[in-house]
Amino acid sequence: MTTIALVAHDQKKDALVAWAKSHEDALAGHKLYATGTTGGRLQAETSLDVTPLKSGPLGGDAQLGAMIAEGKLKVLVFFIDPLSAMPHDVDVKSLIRLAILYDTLLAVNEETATAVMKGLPAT
Ligand SMILES: O=C(CO)COP(=O)(O)O
Repeated sequence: MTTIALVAHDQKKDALVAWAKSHEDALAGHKLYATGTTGGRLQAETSLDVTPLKSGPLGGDAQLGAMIAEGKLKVLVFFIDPLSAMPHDVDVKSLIRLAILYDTLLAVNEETATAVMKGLPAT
């Protein structure tokens, strides 16, 4: 079982939920975390067992960064909105920086997320 975090900015949440639905069987075999609002959507619209953290702008991105630093997160699926300014841009940058630093599997768009899932052991 791999620990996977699912995160999406507001303009990308529909896409992440749709992607999660189409990979529901594969995701179900893993331990799933999400930032707060993303997690709420996933709980409401999929049958996945997702542990929600704080909302991204309120510290959820920072919580995921801490998990990475502690070796507790293997995969980060983060559908980033490239067209909107974020009040918590520093948190987003920090999370991505830590994912790079700790060699975390990092998917920031759908095609990459699909490729990452194909490369994971099933459970
Ligand atoms: O802002 C986010 C990531 O930077 C996502 O947070 P939410 O899932 O709480 O919207």
